[in-house]
Amino acid sequence: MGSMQGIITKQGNQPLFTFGVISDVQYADIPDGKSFLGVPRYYRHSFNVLQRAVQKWNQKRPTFVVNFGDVVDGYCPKDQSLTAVSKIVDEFNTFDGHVYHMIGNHCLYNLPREKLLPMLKISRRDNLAYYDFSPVPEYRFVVLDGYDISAIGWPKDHRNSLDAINFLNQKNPNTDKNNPNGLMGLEKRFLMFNGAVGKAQLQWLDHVLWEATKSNQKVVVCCHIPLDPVASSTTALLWNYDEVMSVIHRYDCVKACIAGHDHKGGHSIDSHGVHHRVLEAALECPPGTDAYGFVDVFHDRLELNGIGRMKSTDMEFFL
Ligand SMILES: Nc1ccn([C@@H]2O[C@H](COP(=O)(O)O)[C@@H](O)[C@H]2O)c(=O)n1
Ligand SMILES: O=P(O)(O)OC[C@H](O)CO
Repeated sequence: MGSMQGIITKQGNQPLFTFGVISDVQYADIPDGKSFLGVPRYYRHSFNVLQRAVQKWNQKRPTFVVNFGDVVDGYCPKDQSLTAVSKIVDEFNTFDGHVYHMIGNHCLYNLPREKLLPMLKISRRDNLAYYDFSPVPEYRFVVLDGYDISAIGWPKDHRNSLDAINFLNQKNPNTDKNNPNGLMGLEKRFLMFNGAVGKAQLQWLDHVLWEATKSNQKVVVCCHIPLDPVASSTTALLWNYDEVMSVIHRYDCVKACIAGHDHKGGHSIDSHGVHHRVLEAALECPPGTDAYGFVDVFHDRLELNGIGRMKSTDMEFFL
């Protein structure tokens, strides 16, 4: 009986599916360096982290992988951008399954959208980079484009670029628009390395969540830029995280929002019971260490099994 119970419990603990995660590889063929605030960055070693991640994913065979953006670093010499992005994408392609990519600021420092998106197999009209997919009927994944309204990645005369520059000029008085000096509290997010989800994307999100609710689906929202001030440094937040969250909070279907960008990582549960998990960066792994993971998906929770510097997190659903 004891062993019967054991078997029953174990079967009940089988995930519906598992997906792999990694963020901020920020590869470049340049010597180790530091962030502006002095945190070490290992630009070449991050490729080894990705290699080990793919190796483990191929052993354990998650259903798919999500890459949370910033595949190459802004310091990558620009005549090497294409080679560096190709090298990373080729490595992801050795995973024996589908890899869902999203764009980050560092990707856009290297290549314009029209070059980058086909390489990342993000194919939408007008170089837009948001999409959704449903790996099983019970779940839907939404991938947001946090650099929809952005001063990076669009041609200089593009409406979204002009709107972003105008917005930054209003919100950030510093000459270096990445400098948060003088900004107070949540205003510190108004930096050029962040961006916003535009109006059309917000309407699309609302529609996807309405459909998911109608179909009784649970939703996981993925975005390079974090959406919750408790899970993330203020300087790394999406400009209009509040607008995005108010769309998300209209419905009960979103169970977790997962992001990258704020390299130290974080976790919070917001006022509506939505989990926010910011993933630790591959770039900041000292040689020989790792940061990637496997997320087991159940009816009532997500379990992130982190490898190395990526912390494990149980995300139980409230509703
Ligand atoms: N406190 C800060 C942080 C950053 N900056 C500016 O942002 C650029 C990128 O920062 P990283 O953390 O990615 O190195 C940096 O070069 C600075 O221009 C800042 O001014 N103050
Ligand atoms: O995208 P990065 O590497 O410039 O870093 C962004 C910071 O993590 C925001 O705090």
